[in-house]
Amino acid sequence: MKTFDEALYALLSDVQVTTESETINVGEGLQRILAEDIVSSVNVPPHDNSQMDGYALHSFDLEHGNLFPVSQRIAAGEVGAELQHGTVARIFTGAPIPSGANMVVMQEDTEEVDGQIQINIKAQPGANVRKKGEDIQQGQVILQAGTRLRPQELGLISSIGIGEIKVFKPLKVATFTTGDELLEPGSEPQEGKIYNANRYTLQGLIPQLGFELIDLGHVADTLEGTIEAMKKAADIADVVMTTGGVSVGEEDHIKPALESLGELNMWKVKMKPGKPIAYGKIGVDKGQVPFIGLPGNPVSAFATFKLFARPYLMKMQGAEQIKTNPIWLQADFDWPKANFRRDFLRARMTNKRQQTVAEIYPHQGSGVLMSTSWAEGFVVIPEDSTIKKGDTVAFYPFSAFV
Ligand SMILES: Nc1nc2c(c(=O)[nH]1)N[C@H]1C(S)=C(S)[C@@H](COP(=O)(O)OP(=O)(O)OC[C@H]3O[C@@H](n4cnc5c(N)ncnc54)[C@H](O)[C@@H]3O)O[C@H]1N2
Ligand code: MOO
Repeated sequence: MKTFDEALYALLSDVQVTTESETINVGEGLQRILAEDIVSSVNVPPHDNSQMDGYALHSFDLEHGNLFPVSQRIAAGEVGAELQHGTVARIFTGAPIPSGANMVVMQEDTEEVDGQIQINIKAQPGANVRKKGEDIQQGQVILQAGTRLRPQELGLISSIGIGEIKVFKPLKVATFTTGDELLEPGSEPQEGKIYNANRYTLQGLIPQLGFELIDLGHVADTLEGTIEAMKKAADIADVVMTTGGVSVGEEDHIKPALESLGELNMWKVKMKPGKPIAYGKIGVDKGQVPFIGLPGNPVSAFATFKLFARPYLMKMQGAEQIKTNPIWLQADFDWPKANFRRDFLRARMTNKRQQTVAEIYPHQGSGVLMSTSWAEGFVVIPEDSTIKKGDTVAFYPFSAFV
């Protein structure tokens, strides 16, 4: 059985990064991944401009007097004339500094005296002037291919006047759930059956990352049914993902189905929850399609998606930054029993006497979905380790996996 780190490394080493790209409007770019570097053809700001509403003047004039006539008015969007010596220009935030001026005095530091402007501060060359190119310089690479676009990047790209960008086409991820015990929500309860939760967790997880979900629903728990669904999924998608049926029972058809259509490259990881996660390839006419079999236990499916499927898919989608960093917190719990598998406990951050501590959900079973809803992230307990209250633990917020 591989350790968590070995398994993640093996999985990420096997990724074939997508090459298919498309051109879209910047406004549609949220969560998409750049397929090109973005180079600025302009300076931002394009000209020296005022940081305040006030008066533009030359510091030399202010060294020799403090009462000046107003010779012009420059609003944002306008271009002023050259400033006459011994005068000030009325200026507004964002308006270009006229040539001949080298500072701006904000209006609160001035008074009107007999139709002229009295300046109540000392000369300060450069004061309240935003310099041309201080944000971005012409020719600068502002973002590199592989960057995942957040709202601030959409603004940044727009700030250099680019309206269309080349991004990778969203991966198509086909999913189905397995298990004869499953009922669809909205139907009447039945003896011996439970409701399908994983299908709907995946309906959130996959689009949340910007991928295209092809939901094939629920598949009858037979080897033939599983093979048929797997083949269909591989024909229409870039990645196939399932939950359930990866354990050792004779009712677990995922592995034999995968082996009959392609290959099983990895199975079982020393982690809890999520041990029986499976990875392999499905062979279809167009080539080999990666397959990720998440375990059926709902917490295990959620955790293995966040910890394995997400980085795999993000890398495949062309993202350069897929690593998540922990927050180091004090444990507000004891974990007295060491486990040879790495534990991913569902945890929350709480403030106690000006210290942020990690609290864990009292019931950590792989079927206890309440733990994932209560929690804000995972606390990681390393293999063969125990934890005492007050020890430092690594906390990975769920939000870091979005
Ligand atoms: N003899 C062994 N049995 C099990 C082992 C083992 O090593 N030896 N591993 C256990 C672990 S750990 C896990 S995790 C589970 C995973 O098993 P499967 O992936 O084969 O999942 P199923 O057996 O299909 O289901 C497990 C559990 O989860 C429920 N389930 C499944 N799908 C859904 C769904 N879509 N929505 C809600 N709940 C679902 C299912 O009813 C079962 O209770 O295997 C252990 N067994
Ligand atoms: O690996 Mo399983 O997820 O412990 O129940």
